[in-house]
Amino acid sequence: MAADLKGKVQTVLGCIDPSQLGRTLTHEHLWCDTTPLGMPTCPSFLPNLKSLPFNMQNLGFIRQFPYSYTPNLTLHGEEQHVIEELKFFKQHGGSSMVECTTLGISNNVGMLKTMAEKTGVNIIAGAGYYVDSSLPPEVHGATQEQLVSTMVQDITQGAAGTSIRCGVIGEIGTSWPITATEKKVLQATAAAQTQLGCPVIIHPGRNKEAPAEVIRILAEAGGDISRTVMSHLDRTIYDKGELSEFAKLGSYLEWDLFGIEVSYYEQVTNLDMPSDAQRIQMIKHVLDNGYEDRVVIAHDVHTKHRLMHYGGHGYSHILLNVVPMMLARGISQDQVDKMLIHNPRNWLTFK
Ligand SMILES: CCC(=O)NCCS(=O)(=O)O
Repeated sequence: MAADLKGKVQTVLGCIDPSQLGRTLTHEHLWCDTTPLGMPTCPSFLPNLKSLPFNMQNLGFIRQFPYSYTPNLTLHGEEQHVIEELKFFKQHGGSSMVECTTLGISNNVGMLKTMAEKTGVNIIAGAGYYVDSSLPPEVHGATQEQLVSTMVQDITQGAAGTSIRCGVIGEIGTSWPITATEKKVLQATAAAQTQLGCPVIIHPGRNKEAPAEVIRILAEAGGDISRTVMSHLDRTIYDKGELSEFAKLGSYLEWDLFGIEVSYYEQVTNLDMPSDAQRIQMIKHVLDNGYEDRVVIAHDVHTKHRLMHYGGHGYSHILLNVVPMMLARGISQDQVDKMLIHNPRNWLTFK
């Protein structure tokens, strides 16, 4: 355990008392590039999206096929717009964000520090590794001990040769089936978490068995499941019974694709992406079953078209639009505060 971190939350500007966090989105990206992941095969009727400008005329195509439009896949160069949106988030009662960009999709702690300084939003940066297909050869070739050492250094000394420290491990990327490199990274994550008492966040593969399999690997390697967030449950577990079974494993449960209101899911075309209303129904189900201390929420903004500048919902959609929907559907203010304030605070505090 890192003595100086115990009882604190570590932001890119240094440690803060957990009570300073306020309303916290637990899974966002402010600076990332998912181009290395490749693109899905898009329908033949589409115009050549690569050559189209990002304008109103093409916004319908881009919203329906966001991953087929290369310029949409990067937030690089958008820092001024992101900074404006962070200020807007703060004006509307937001306070903190976990920035989950890890190695493989262009993490940049220096940029996060600048954004935090210019906006006053607490930004907690993620250490670690994204999915196998995004990773450079040296990660595939590294030993588990080397990966542990790098993640521990990112949290205790500073990331990428800077003195800017990460405050969480993840999002740790996994595919389905989980690859050998991803299993090694998960085992290293559990070992680093044991040393540091730090929070962990996981990106599961797109299969309903994936979250439980990740938890099994982490638990076997000594990880603290009660301090681990399982992301993207929106597009991973669709059945309430299966969700109840997964909740019993003890991780935080995260719905983090709020704002995506297109049911066609380009990444897995035989799965329907739920609407915000359906996300709220699933959350209400777990709240009604006693898991109100386990739910966290976010938007996972990672493409241009979801920024307000490009006609998207932005980082304030949950505060402005989703919370009123939740309250109108029988979720209490106390439960909303748990999802946005108390649960993120408990998760992010080093033990
Ligand atoms: C880098 C952000 C990301 O990949 N988010 C997950 C999207 S999805 O797998 O839920 O479609």
